[in-house]
Amino acid sequence: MSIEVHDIVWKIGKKTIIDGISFEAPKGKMLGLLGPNGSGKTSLLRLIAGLKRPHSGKVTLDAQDIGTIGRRSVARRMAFVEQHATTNANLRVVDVVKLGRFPHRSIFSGWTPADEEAVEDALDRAGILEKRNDRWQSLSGGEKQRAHIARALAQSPSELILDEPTNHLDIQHQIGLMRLVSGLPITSIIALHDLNHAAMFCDRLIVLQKGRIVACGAPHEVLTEHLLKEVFSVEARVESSAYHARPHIQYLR
Ligand SMILES: Nc1ncnc2c1ncn2[C@@H]1O[C@H](COP(=O)(O)OP(=O)(O)OP(=O)(O)O)[C@@H](O)[C@H]1O
Repeated sequence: MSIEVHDIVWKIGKKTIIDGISFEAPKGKMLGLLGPNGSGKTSLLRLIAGLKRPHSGKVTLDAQDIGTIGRRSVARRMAFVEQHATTNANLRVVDVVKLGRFPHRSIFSGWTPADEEAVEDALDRAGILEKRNDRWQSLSGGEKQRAHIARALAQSPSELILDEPTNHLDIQHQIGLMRLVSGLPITSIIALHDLNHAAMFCDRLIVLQKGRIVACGAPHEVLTEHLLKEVFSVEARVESSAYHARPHIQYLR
């Protein structure tokens, strides 16, 4: 296992936001993190990425407490695309993506062909190659989101954490991103609101409610009509898709 979460608790003031969560992210697989607004997905991802420290419990990377690993060492292996990632400087897209190589470089090493290849490959995979020389401020919301994803890919991570990475993307790029991440040979944890996309592409799912895990397992084990009603407060019918054999949710009007 690369990422393990051991009984973590995180509070803001007296309010418990993450309430005793434990799980293992299967190595090389895509783990979907689901839950209603405010259930704690973003908070949990920030704890996993080491940007916040739990009040109790720990997050480990290959059995080492992430709190004891330096930021640069973590960044050499883990990339995090935040939900409201911002880039203020008026850089070109390619310069933003190049920032992803920073953890791999030392003050002595120049820009190498390997760095160049990683950046070009990331721009291509994220579907933003044709915008490589555009100014950051000229991009649309979805293009900025794809450029942030390119920066994360340029980091050549073995663990990729994504917080609602498809929320600004058109349907072609939503499906493209899900296909891309599920096809990468790395461990990924991805917070999503689209339950059908989660069912189609994720290997395993975790559902949060009020800071606790209320379901985890393979998509067909987790996405039941009962759970959709109890956790998401929607009436729905769940069938096995004739096209991809994963659960397909039809919401009732
Ligand atoms: N800085 C903060 N101050 C106060 N409360 C906060 C803060 N950050 C998060 N919370 C609270 O923590 C809870 C979990 O928030 P979080 O953003 O982790 O949920 P989420 O599942 O990612 O939600 P969404 O689906 O809306 O993005 C919410 O009740 C939120 O109001």
